[in-house]
Amino acid sequence: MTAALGARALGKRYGRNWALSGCTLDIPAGRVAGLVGPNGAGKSTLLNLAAGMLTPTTGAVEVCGGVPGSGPEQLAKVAFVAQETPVYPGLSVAEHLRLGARLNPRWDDALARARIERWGLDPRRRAGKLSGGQRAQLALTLGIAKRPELLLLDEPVAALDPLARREFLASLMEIVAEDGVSVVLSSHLVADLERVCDHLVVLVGGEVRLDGEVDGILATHRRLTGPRRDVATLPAEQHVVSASHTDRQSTVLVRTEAPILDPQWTVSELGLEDLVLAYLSGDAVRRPALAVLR
Ligand SMILES: Nc1ncnc2c1ncn2[C@@H]1O[C@H](COP(=O)(O)OP(=O)(O)OP(=O)(O)O)[C@@H](O)[C@H]1O
Repeated sequence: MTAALGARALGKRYGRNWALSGCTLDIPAGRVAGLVGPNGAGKSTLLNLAAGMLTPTTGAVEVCGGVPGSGPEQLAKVAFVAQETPVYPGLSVAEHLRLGARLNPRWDDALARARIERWGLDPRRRAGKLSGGQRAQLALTLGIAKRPELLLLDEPVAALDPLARREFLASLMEIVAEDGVSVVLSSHLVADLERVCDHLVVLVGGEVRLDGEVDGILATHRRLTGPRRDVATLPAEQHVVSASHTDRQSTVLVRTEAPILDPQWTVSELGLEDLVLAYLSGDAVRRPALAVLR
């Protein structure tokens, strides 16, 4: 099956700084993929490359089997809602929908109207007079009503209040279930991602630290607690993600396919949030031996 988003040794440099480097990943079609990473990790850069808004410095990126933004057919397949949720300030909400209908061959007007109504957006109101959250709702509506194969959302819920956030994520899930659309969304809110994503990509310092199905990620990570120990003595198949020590005790987060048989360890499962935080911590960043999970 064609990947919804695939990258091979993808890199983007601004001046001397690499915003993204050596990025190789595969997000299969039909998934809701979460893109997570600290500020400046390269999430927006990756999404802009996937949307065809930026061109790679090195490597290649592919979306829905084609080069991003490479022609009208390709453009119709992908919707991108950028982080600042750009809209036309001088146009009303209704005019945005009319523009959407004119520019997009698969435009779903009924869906667009239903969402505007559900969110209580006045069709006559100019977009420039909307609040930040309302503007995000309008931009998200335009993206969804385009009926794309792939929906790229850069921090879509950041400006929404908790109720609107929950409602938006629920409606996104409905659309995914009905339509089979692939979604890649970035967020700092791992709890939200945990609720909706079945695939996760962790970016740190412009590099992919983790790329895989959420179930597989959860199944292969364990927290080990036991008497203080040098992590260099752990078996080779236990990849250390992070470790912390007190005088007498060590807590180590490992990724491993194999069962953990050492009786000195108390082994526990961990939730996605703890796992992601361990990857984001400086400790994980400093470990060059850490292989990307695929
Ligand atoms: N137009 C630009 N010119 C120069 N540097 C840039 C530009 N855009 C991004 N960068 C740099 O590239 C790196 C990655 O930025 P990017 O916006 O992709 O990160 P991000 O993960 O989306 O961050 P955030 O969570 O803060 O939105 C950062 O170091 C940023 O300063």
